Amino acid sequence: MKPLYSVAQIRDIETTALASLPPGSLMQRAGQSASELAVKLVAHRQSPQVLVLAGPGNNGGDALEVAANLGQAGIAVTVLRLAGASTPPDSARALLRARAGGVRFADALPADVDWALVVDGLFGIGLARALSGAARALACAVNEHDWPVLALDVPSGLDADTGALVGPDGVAVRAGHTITFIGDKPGLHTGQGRDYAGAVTLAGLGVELPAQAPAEAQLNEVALFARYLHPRAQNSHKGSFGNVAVIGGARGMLGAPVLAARGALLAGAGRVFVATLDRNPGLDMAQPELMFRDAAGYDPAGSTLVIGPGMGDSADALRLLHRAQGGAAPLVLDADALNLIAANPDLQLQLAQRTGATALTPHPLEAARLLGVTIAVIQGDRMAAARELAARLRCHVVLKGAGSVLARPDGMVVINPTGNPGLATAGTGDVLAGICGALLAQGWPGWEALLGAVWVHGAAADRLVAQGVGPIGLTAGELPAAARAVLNALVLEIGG
Ligand SMILES: NC(=O)C1=CN([C@@H]2O[C@H](COP(=O)(O)OP(=O)(O)OC[C@H]3O[C@@H](n4cnc5c(N)ncnc54)[C@H](OP(=O)(O)O)[C@@H]3O)[C@@H](O)[C@H]2O)[C@@H](O)CC1
Ligand SMILES: [K+]
Repeated sequence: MKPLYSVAQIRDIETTALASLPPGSLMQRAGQSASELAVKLVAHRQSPQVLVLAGPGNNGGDALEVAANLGQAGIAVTVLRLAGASTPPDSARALLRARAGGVRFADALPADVDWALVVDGLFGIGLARALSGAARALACAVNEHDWPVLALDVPSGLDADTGALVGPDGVAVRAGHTITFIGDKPGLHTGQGRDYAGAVTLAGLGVELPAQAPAEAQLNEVALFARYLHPRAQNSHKGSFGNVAVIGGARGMLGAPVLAARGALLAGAGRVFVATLDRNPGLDMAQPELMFRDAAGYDPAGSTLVIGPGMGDSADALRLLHRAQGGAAPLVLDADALNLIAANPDLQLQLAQRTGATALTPHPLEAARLLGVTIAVIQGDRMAAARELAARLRCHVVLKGAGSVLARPDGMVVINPTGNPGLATAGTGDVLAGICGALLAQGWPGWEALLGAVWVHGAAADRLVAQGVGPIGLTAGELPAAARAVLNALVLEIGG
């Protein structure tokens, strides 16, 4: 398990640990781990010069420990310190250490130095408000250059709980690496967190994490759904892998259900139907295995349903959605289905009363409509939004976007680490809905199907980017084949 702890939880864990340790030892361990990483990050540079930004609190103390260690190692270090009204005792000790070593202190950002590394120790989990004044100016100056940045604990200015920048007009230090202490934090992995934290390294500092108390969230990983990745039995037939019916495709929107259907087919569904509201095209020449039907009068009995891609908001769409929700078949609700649900309290009530597996796959705008709030509110706390949706509608939810957030009605939250900006293009959400439908049709339980689909979908995009296909110009139509490759590789690795 890869647990993610809230700031409040980290504070509790820290308090317990500090009670049994000599003063300053956690900060020294943090400084030790961070300086080891810093040394690796500058190892390729001749005579590297390192800039250490040290804030007024204990995050600044960590930074001063790093400065002292690097100075002792013979690396040229300059410290720029933003002192506060008072300095906490551990940081005061670290300041003495840094002053005693070969570390230079500057009053302002030295001009014309090409820093091999900037260590950001302005603020960590004690950030209480938006960066302003000198801290804001420093963050902006660092972001304007392409110096490598190592953030200590959390990039300064980022909310470690939510992954949002603190303040309405927030600024944060943009790091390529973040070394985070004691436990990993959700805000480093979702929303703005992925861009600002970069690659995250966890330094546990030898602190024991609570075995019983649940973490705030966890990172998605193959282990969470590995037991459903089995090799196929020789004695199988197409009926062994279930049917998926994709319902959608109003006028001009036929591509959306076709993409979902291709996603479902290449993620292993035995048979895939596409029931369209507009003129039935009869055939997908590129994927002739798909079977087309007219949505009006189509009976999807025996199929897992994916409903919503390109479906529009007509009376027919509403009727089809009402019927789909009324059945017991596993259901993936996407796109226009979500907009219809947002506008119809009856559909919301019907959804909350369903017994079959139900997955909701909103992007932030759809989630905002469902909760009756703005996108800014959703993005301001993505975990809270996903949790609220799952609880209200009693379904499994994935709030899409950088660091997709999956939530269950019981409050469990998982953040997905796979995927990249190549997915920020039309139709990729349809493919995700199709993959999820395929896993449900193959008998995966609802929660694991959503975990698996989101992980595989992101990994498919990562695979394409590694091959030079994207992120620029990656298309949704390229994802199903990549998802197929990812799934088969996983089955070979785990289940084979
Ligand atoms: N305790 C331990 O043993 C360990 C702690 N560890 C490290 O400590 C970090 C937490 O330390 P922390 O609690 O001192 O908070 P920190 O992030 O330094 O900021 C607080 C200071 O900043 C100030 N301030 C806040 N916002 C501001 C703003 N916008 N603009 C200006 N000022 C602002 C605030 O002042 P105030 O709000 O009172 O004005 C206060 O002075 C944690 O992330 C980890 O790195 C590790 O070494 C492991 C062991
Ligand atoms: K920091």
